[in-house]
Amino acid sequence: MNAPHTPTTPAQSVFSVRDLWKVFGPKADLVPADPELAALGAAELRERTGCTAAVRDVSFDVKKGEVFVVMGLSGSGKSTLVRCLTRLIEPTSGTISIDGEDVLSMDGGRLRELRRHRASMVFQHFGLLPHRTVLDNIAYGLEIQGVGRGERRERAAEFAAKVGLDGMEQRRPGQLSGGQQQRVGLARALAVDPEVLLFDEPFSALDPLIRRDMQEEVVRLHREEGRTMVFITHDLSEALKLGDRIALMRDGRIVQLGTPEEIVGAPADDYVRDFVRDVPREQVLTVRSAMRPALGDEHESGPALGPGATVHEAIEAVARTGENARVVEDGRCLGVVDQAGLLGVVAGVPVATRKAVA
Ligand SMILES: Nc1ncnc2c1ncn2[C@@H]1O[C@H](COP(=O)(O)OP(=O)(O)OP(=O)(O)O)[C@@H](O)[C@H]1O
Repeated sequence: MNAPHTPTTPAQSVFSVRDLWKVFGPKADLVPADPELAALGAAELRERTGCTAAVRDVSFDVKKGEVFVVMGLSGSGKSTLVRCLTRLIEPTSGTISIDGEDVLSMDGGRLRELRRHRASMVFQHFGLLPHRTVLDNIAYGLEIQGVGRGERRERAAEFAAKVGLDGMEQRRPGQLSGGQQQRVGLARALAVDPEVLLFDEPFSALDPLIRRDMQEEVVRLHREEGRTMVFITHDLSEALKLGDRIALMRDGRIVQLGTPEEIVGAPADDYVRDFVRDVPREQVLTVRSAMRPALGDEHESGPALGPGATVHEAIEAVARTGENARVVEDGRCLGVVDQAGLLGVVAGVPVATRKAVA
């Protein structure tokens, strides 16, 4: 998410994934181990072996407190990858750890504990129990954990309020809109207080306005609680809005892993460039990408912006005042943004080829 959150230094990993493969099909485990098979494209691999490599040699860390978005087109391997994290799907090879603990060697009990307490999943189809009230649905995860009735109702009420369901506690899911049902699913996942929330395209079935509400809800919850989240989406604008970092997947591989600004400002290849072509760059890129050193007494005048301000905000400030804007951090002027720099960002002209303005 683009909003600031409590930094964790040094960056601590919650999930750590290395060389992960998930291959579906006969003798799947032979594929990652055989360099020739591992190098085959999807169609050839299927033809030669009958296998599909849904996740191919993927490595990444999910850091404590971040929103980590897994994005890609349909079939790129997002759901398979995220399901491997808690072994809802068994990986074919590679390693996964949570807080340093090896997930692949966990026994049944430990795995249940992982899924119930440490990494809960919020599904697109939220799996609400139709005959239970909103409150009892929210309390359900706590019930499974063995939390006593009084405490779980109290906690459920607290989370119902937190996600904006006050006054609806006694309704049944059938008496709620899609967005409200999704809030129940979210409250249920939050109530068990997991270390990580895993979202599998939770909002893709919602209409656009409700979807925006729910995205804002996630941003707010993240800002307030700083909870680690892994969020699957095939929607680029959702990824850019929510992600601190985005892993962009194609054919089972991560083709780029970076902040929204890195992905939009420095696409790793033509595929990514094409993917982000229509993004309004000025709303994603920050003034750092438009900045040049201050000359003469420029550091003394003009509107001041923080280094996290977007180019869009800088355009507003420059247009309003008619002056170049200063980028200021802790009272120090880091540089200046002028009209040419701002236009250069909007037009996608690389810094090196921009002409300075006198
Ligand atoms: N159980 C399975 N058996 C065989 N192939 C599978 C299985 N599950 C997924 N696949 C294949 O693995 C690839 C990745 O699927 P996955 O569902 O992870 O993609 P996705 O990016 O989440 O797609 P979507 O956005 O459509 O949900 C696809 O080619 C899919 O057909």
